[in-house]
Amino acid sequence: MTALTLKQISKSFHNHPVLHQVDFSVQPGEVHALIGVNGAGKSTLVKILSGDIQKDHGSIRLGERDLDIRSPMDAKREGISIVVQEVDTALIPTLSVAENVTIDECLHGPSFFSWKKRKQTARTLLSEVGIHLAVDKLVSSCTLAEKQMILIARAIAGQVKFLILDEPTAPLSEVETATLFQVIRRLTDRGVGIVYISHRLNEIKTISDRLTILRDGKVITTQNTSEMEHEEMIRAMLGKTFSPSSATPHKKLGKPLAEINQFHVHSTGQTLSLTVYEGEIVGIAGLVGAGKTETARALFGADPHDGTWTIKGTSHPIQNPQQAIRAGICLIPEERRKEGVLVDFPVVQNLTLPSIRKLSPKGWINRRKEILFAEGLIERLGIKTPSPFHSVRRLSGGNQQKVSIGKWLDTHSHLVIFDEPTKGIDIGAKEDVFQLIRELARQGKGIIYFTSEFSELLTIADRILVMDHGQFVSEWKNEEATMEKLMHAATGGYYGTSAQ
Ligand SMILES: Nc1ncnc2c1ncn2[C@@H]1O[C@H](COP(=O)(O)OP(=O)(O)OP(=O)(O)O)[C@@H](O)[C@H]1O
Repeated sequence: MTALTLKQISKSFHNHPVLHQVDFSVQPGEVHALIGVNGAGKSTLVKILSGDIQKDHGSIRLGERDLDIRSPMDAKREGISIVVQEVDTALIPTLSVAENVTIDECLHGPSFFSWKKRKQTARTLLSEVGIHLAVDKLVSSCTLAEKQMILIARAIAGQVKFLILDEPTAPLSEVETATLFQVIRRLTDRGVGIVYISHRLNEIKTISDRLTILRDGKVITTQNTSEMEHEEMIRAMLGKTFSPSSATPHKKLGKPLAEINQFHVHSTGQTLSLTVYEGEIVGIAGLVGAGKTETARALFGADPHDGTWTIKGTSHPIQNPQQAIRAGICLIPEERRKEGVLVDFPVVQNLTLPSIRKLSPKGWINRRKEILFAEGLIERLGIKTPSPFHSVRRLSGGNQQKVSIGKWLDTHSHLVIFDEPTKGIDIGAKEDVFQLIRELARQGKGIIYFTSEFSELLTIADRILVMDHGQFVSEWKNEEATMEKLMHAATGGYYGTSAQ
């Protein structure tokens, strides 16, 4: 069994260097974590390895043999598979789960294959990754977590020797993450080498044997994970010390701001009532599949529902997102790349779109004002972009996310709904997002914060509701809530029982 080694890899995009002489290697049977802040160059490095991007300089070797990887097929032939961050673009939504899982066999395998056998292969691969899905189901109707598992099942098909996982747990809950870790351990026992990218340092500590830290496209260090403490990792990633904010202190809330009463969400079949107060951050915790995204979309008028919002005492029937925005409600969606940004438009237009009326009161757009406005947001959010005119597609995943959040910050909204706002963003940016949410609350806006990252709610929310099967099953004030209580409620009591 031989190691996969990258030596002196350099890469520039449009004369903008993003990787500088990077050395990186992964041994068979090890989990090697690759960490760094948004835009550090992690995805670029692994995409070079998987043949999605061409390196400018350097070499890739398998043992003593030089590899010439010019396409994903070249990488596959060498047993290198990747599960990319952009889950949606990697799947074909109009095909079934079985077709997506076995797509490589379909495209590159024998011209005749049995449909029955293909479905069986898909079932076996899916059960290997710990998920039981109807294989005839269309991928378009799968949740983000299911799509992630489909991609992992596809990646482990065939003779995989090295598997690259680029933020695999971003759409997964704690429970699903634990299942994924079991899969990873089974693979490493078989001798598969794993390159693991994540912003969640707890995961890195749990699952990886070694880690490499990238900063501004350069390797800062490669070490055994057990020899590095969290604080040291963060310092190396950021290049400075970092002090996380403590839990939200108890604060006095304003008047009732936004209210739903007997609001029926068609997709979950549940009926909800909720009042959000001025300046309040209401956290809604739920595992993947608990109905959070479906509820968030219905509350924003994007999905069918019966019921109205009462905002500042006025009733608003909201049949579509446009009416929601007019009523002062905005949603920062979970699937940001698909729904939250216009990827082929520049950063400036993405950031100014919701504020366009404010920026063009006389009906024509003042470009100077527009750019200044965008530059202000770029600075406040620390968006890493060479210029405001750079297209969003060319930003790193985390920076795309910041654009999707940033565009709502200076709008005249009353209620801001966040669906998994910190997914895929680094620890420094997460802190920036918390500060921005607190700033919105200080301005008197109401916040609804849906997440499967329960610990975040203990830091940011004033009140925490737990959602299961689309229903609110428990509610606590921040100071009464604990991780155990939240997990117990979210798993229908399972977590507490199994933990005993
Ligand atoms: N196709 C592209 N064209 C131009 N620039 C790009 C392209 N892809 C990536 N970049 C730039 O390369 C840099 C590194 O991006 P990369 O996606 O590798 O970072 P990352 O460490 O994976 O970040 P994240 O944690 O946000 O996913 C970023 O500044 C990004 O804007």
